[in-house]
Amino acid sequence: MLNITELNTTDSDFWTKLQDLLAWESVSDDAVFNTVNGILKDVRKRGDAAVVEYTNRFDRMSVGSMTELEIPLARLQAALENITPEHRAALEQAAARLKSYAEHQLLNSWSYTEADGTLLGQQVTALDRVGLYVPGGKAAYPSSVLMNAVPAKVAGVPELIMVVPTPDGEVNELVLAAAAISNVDRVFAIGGAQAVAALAYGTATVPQVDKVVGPGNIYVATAKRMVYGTVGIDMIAGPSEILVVCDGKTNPDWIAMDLFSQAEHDEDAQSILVCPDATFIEQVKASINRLVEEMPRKEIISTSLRNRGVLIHVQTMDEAVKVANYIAPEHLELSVANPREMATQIRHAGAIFMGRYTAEAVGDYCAGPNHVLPTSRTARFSSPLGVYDFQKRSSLIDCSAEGASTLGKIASILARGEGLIAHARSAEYRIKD
Ligand SMILES: NC(=O)c1ccc[n+]([C@@H]2O[C@H](COP(=O)([O-])OP(=O)(O)OC[C@H]3O[C@@H](n4cnc5c(N)ncnc54)[C@H](O)[C@@H]3O)[C@@H](O)[C@H]2O)c1
Ligand SMILES: N[C@H](CO)Cc1c[nH]c[nH+]1
Ligand SMILES: [Zn+2]
Repeated sequence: MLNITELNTTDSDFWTKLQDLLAWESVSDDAVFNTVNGILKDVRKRGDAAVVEYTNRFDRMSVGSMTELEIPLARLQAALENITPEHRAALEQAAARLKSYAEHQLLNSWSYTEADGTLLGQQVTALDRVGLYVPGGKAAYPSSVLMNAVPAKVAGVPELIMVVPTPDGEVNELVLAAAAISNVDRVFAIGGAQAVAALAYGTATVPQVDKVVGPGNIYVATAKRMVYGTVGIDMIAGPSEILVVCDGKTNPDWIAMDLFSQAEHDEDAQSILVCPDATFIEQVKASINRLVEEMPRKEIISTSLRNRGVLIHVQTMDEAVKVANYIAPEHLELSVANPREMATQIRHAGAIFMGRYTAEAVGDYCAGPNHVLPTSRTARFSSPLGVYDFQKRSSLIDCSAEGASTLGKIASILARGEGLIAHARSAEYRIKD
């Protein structure tokens, strides 16, 4: 019998208990921080040698040099040619759907001209070189190759450097085939904090990138957090999460399996059910206990549900919405009669899956939206990985002589108000007599 935390919004300490279960600190502690900090510093100092050592240690490999960890493009192409036609078709279909969706996100440059001839606008450009983190510790993620690379390509990033751990030296053929389909430029069989560090700081072999994107476990998420500023990052896309809001009228087996679908990623993953019907919560518990026995990843699912899972009894559906908005989950399933109406009340979620027929799992692979999503309540201020993450904006200002004179007068007054006389005089030179 799995012991999953149960909370009721009528409990006097409900919000405190919920906060504790959601906290970043519940999956990360000083030990993780110190380990990652040490790895980042060491890779920065010793480059390839440190990356090789950490890879041998954490991924149980025995390579002698970094060059052994680069996977040649010909090897990716060979994988694409050797996988089954079903696998190839599924990867290509998923890639095509992601591309169609991503094309809607493309930002374009814009400008307008004022009456005196002054032009103002915004010029959008793609990043030069991006690092794609593809997880690979406890499962292989060909889908994450596509999710990272497709929007980058749509944005027009010229150079994509992919990293993926290959524990025990086992390379996943679908991951390589997905990399071939996505036209990534270089692939290194490295993972964890050492891979993030190699991308962020560059080594003799791994080129330094401008931004590191992609999901990963707590070590990867912590490393991305810490290299931010040296490079850009997309978001904190850490251990997976699902929150299911159910009105009690969906098949409880479906809900149990939806909760498992994220719990099976990682012991640190988090699955939450929010429901106003106490009897239904009991039915889902029964389904969980029966179905978990059939799961190949039973141990990971059980640990995740036991340590981080929560079954929340709310009093009303309005309260369910309030709880969901507070949690700001990576994935929110609205398994209710009126999902589209309820979705209008959702303000914080990485992705919203509407209706009893929309399993979160289709979003993980092929619906079209990206599966790289903010976790640990960061959906309050972060968005799904998208084309916009691979683009940046420069402001454009082109003053006409008349515009320079008009704006120069305003700037002069404000600059003198700030006591910045060079600013004032620079603007004043352009004021017409
Ligand atoms: N939020 C998202 O968008 C999203 C999408 C897909 C997957 N995920 C998550 O990505 C994660 C994938 O995790 P994973 O472990 O399978 O692969 P991973 O590639 O993220 O992590 C594996 C690496 O972690 C490092 N590591 C493991 N134990 C360590 C230790 N004790 N000390 C130092 N480093 C250590 C190793 O370097 C190893 O190569 C899961 O948590 C999954 O839920 C999130
Ligand atoms: N659920 C993950 C995002 O949290 C994505 C994924 C990939 N493969 C299966 N699932
Ligand atoms: Zn998943």
